Amino acid sequence: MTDFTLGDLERIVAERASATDGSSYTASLIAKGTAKAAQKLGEEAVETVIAAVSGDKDGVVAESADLLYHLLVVWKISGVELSTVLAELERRTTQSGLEEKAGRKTS
Ligand SMILES: N=c1c2ncn([C@@H]3O[C@H](COP(=O)(O)OP(=O)(O)OP(=O)(O)O)[C@@H](O)[C@H]3O)c2ncn1[C@@H]1O[C@H](COP(=O)(O)O)[C@@H](O)[C@H]1O
Repeated sequence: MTDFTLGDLERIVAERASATDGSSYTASLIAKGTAKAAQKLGEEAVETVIAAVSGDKDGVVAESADLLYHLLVVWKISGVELSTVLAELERRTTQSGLEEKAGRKTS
């Protein structure tokens, strides 16, 4: 169990994005531009899929960590915040709840 959250990682990515001393992978990836960061995100997604299909549970954990990190880098480049994505997920939960109730009423 850990207290570490995606919000913590979002803050770290934001801090490291502005590093200029060459010490940050995050800063160097962002400097390469949106297409490179998005390509990395796609690669990590595929590697997660391969690990899952292979039944490699440890691989799914490792590749998922890479996937989430690269997703947060793409969000940073795109100006998207975790809170906005969570709000969209919450909206869908509420929406599906309403649709479910509407479905019950008509049946
Ligand atoms: N979670 C991660 C994380 N996951 C993966 N990676 C890096 O992602 C890179 C992926 O390696 P690859 O061989 O797939 O790709 P590559 O070396 O970029 O080669 P190319 O594909 O570009 O040719 C590795 O260098 C990993 O270190 C990460 N780098 C950073 N973080 C987090 O970001 C924080 C800040 O890191 P820095 O920006 O380096 O200070 C760290 O403390 C971590 O919390």
